[in-house]
Amino acid sequence: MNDGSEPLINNERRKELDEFDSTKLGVKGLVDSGITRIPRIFHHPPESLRAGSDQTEANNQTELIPVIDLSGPDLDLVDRVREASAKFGFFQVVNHGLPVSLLDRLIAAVKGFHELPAAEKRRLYRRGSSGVGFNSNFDLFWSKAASWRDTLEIRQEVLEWDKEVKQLGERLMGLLSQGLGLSTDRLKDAAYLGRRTMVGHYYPYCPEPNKTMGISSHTDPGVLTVLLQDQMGGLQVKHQGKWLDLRPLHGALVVNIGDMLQMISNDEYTSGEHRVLANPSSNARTSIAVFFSSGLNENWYGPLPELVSPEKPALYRQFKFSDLFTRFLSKEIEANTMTNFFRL
Ligand SMILES: O=C(O)CCC(=O)C(=O)O
Ligand SMILES: [Fe+2]
Repeated sequence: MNDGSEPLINNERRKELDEFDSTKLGVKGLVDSGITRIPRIFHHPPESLRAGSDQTEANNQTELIPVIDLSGPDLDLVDRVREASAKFGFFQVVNHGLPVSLLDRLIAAVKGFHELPAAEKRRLYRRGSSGVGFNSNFDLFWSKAASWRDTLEIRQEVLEWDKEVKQLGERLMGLLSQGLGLSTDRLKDAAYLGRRTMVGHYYPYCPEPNKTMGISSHTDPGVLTVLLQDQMGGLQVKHQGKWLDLRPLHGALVVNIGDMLQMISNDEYTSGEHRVLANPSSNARTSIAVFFSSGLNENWYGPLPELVSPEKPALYRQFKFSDLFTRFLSKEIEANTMTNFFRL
């Protein structure tokens, strides 16, 4: 693969993308093959790299992004959640009701999946469809006879996590709703949290971390994201032009506001811009994100009428979730794609 410094012309790039995709082993496969330089298709433009125009704040500034103890009194919580969501669009929560042991097991399960032997993983590689594990005859090696059946398996950790994270998401929406002076259920009903998508990211060691990113700067398009990260670090949040580290805190969950909630709240809440640096460590980084969004494609959404007044007119036009989703699928991941598009 080309790793010079000239930009790749389109069909060359396409060929290298196909070549990479057909290995069916992802970037982990490249690392395992012992490469010391990353293929050109992974090179990001200078301005979007860690050493780009944006300043990265020193580590002692990380405390700026609030850690909120959800066992505290609801009145305080509403204030703290509102403040963090308005200012950063990001906060961490502890004492959130999800057992820390479940979080640890989930990280281990997702990491374990990404670290399956190459041959096994290659079989599971596919785009655009879900699934955590796939096998034929779980009892193949001890049943009297094998049966004519294949099975998709979603592991225990994932199921438990999904149930608990749904409850947490609804609780947070209640607090966010109260933070806007609305009834507990108003926001949840308006945004209709009908769709949850879970992703399990794996950021292996990168031999040239200054040339690429783990995930480039973006805002999440949906309503709300709950993220579980391991202890490796690398997630950064932008605030007033500076990148702040979102320092891992064992047992905590990261919460961030998505574009859709920024629009529904008429900019009372901010969808926080964030990125993950390419991992320079020999230990891989693992994270799990659950994106909450609307499940109702044909409903109209827009700033809630209660939040619109002559002093603060609607900042966004009405949109359908299907418009937002189509746009999301057709665009490169970037910051404020939706808010800029629907802004009046
Ligand atoms: O891995 C992370 O910490 C963040 C991932 C992320 O921002 C995303 O999937 O939208
Ligand atoms: Fe994100």
